[in-house]
Amino acid sequence: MDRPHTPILDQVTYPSDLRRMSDADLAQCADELRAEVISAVSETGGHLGSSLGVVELSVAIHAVFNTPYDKLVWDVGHQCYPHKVLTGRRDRIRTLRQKDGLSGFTKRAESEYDPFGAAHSSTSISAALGFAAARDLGEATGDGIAVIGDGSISAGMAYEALNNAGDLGARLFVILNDNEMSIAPPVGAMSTYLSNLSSKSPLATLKEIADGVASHLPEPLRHGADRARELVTGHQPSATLFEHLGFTYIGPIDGHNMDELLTTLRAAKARATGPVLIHAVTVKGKGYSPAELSDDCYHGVAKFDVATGVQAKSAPNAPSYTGVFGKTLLSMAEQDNRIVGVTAAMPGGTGIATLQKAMPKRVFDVGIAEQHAVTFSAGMAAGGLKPFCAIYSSFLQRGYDQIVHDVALQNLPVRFMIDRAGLVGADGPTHAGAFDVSYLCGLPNMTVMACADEAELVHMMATAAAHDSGPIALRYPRGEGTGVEMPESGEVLEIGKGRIIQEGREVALLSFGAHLEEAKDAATALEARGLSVTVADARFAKPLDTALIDRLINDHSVLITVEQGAMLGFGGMVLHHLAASGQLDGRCAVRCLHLPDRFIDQASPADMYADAGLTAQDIAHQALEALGVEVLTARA
Ligand SMILES: Cc1ncc(C[n+]2csc(CCOP(=O)(O)OP(=O)(O)O)c2C)c(N)n1
Ligand SMILES: CC(=O)[C@@H](O)[C@H](O)COP(=O)(O)O
Ligand SMILES: [Mg+2]
Repeated sequence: MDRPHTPILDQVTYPSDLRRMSDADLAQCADELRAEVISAVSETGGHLGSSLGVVELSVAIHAVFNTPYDKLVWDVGHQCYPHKVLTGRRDRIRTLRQKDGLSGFTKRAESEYDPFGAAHSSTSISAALGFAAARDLGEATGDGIAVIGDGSISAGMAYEALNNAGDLGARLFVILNDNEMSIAPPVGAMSTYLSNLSSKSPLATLKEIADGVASHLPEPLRHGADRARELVTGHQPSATLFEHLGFTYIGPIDGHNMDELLTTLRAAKARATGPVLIHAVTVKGKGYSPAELSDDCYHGVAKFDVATGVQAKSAPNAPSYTGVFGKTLLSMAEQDNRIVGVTAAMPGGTGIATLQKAMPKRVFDVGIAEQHAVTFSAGMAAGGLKPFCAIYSSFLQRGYDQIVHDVALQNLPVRFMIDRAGLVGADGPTHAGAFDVSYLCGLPNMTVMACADEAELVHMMATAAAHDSGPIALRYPRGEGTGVEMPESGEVLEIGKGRIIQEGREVALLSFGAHLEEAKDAATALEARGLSVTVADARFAKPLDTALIDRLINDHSVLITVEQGAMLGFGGMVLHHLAASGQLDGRCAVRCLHLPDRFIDQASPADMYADAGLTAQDIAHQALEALGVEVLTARA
């Protein structure tokens, strides 16, 4: 009878505890760690599939390398839950992605074992090389180790780093975590290359062929076959792409076989004098059948029942902006064959999958390559198509120069569909769509819209489709709409024109985007104090509806603008107009409400907006303060 297992994971607080263990105990530790991650994420939700894919890797890397002196950099960092359990954060792992809890990604401020933060992909090799360069110039730091996925290594930035690392020749460890999945199934020639590389080592394949042929030949010919086999098996496999770039390539190895991992990492650590790429083949969702069997390997899950894998998802109160976008894009594409969709490895998240399923030839998934996605869209626009380039606000930051240099400067009619605009909740500051209005409004030729609800989204998509005179951007938030009545189809809006929602006299609340509901609620609170309030929806940050703004500032004592974005966005545009036209003369008190000049940690979107001072009550208080009304009485 097997002796009852003594729990191993309970003996681990930090990686130094792992380094005292036998290889067998490390393997058991990994099994227990997997169970712990499944249990924790069933309570918190999060990126389960990726984390389960690196359980053995996390144990082996921390057991072999001297972290935190050696710098372990996780690419994206969404797979870091096992790493966090092993590095002194097991007691907080069930606070993951929650207000005042652990970040869902690696974060320098959280632990010395997180030497470099992440969340946007493909940065790990650059960062790890930076640590290696610091070491080689005498800084007190050890090896740089980057763990990067097959999806993330498809991004241009990863090649920039590989190219530089191969040239520098610094001792560096890149562990390619190849689970043949991105969020969706991986795309691109690189993915195909890696699949070939990871399926079998070329030598093994060739040897099998040679053996197979020789065994069927008559004796005299078999000698010739033996000679052929010598040639074949003696044949050096062609160098991999990574070796051509100056790396020592080791692999493919089984990323779940603890012995193989430990042997390989120990040997590489002992012998490496330059950059080494270790190709580990893993399974996304490994060890949890609901994840392994699901289409997306449980990439991002809600809380779930461990026994069944069933996720706790509440019924939506209204359609999601993403869902409305996907359906509307399909219906517009059915009417206009010049409409195409472009996504950077996020067909599901952006909703472009709806068009992709119906018209696969009209959708281009370029992989994690936002820079390419933008300029590719620009080329298609120049070629006469109507590209709807759908990229989350924070990820679009990756393609900013392409927006400036390839789109705006050439005035090409690319339609930027910017989802996850504003605060997104559990993904925290790295994924906050805070800056798109600020970074787009300064660009000549650019038109910038934000929809107040899902019906407005439909109208603004129709407006974008009709806008052939230059680039146009439409931003909308993560999650559900307001439940507003939906139009049969979109009507083309007049560019640069806002709309009055309700007329008043004393206070004007001018909303840009999906904070209109909060503005309406603030108006109700102000009316309860006997004030007369105008509420307007700007619809456009560029070009501004200056006639509307001039009217609001002339007819009211207070003008409050509100937006789900950082300073120098919509409010900045309004203040610039008022200052340039000499209207900031104090007759009307102007206050622009926006996200604060700091990053806001993860929480629910409502809690994050409260932290940002953007609730309906905050808006009302700002108006009262601007009127000189004692806010304390207002709170009573
Ligand atoms: C710049 C950027 N674009 C898109 C994303 C969204 N994203 C997060 S993880 C992921 C797929 C990563 O695939 P891979 O590197 O293979 O890791 P795995 O999830 O398979 O472990 C994507 C597209 C991102 N985090 N950063
Ligand atoms: C890790 C990553 O960057 C993505 O998985 C992101 O978390 C998706 O965000 P949504 O959940 O808003 O689609
Ligand atoms: Mg992958």
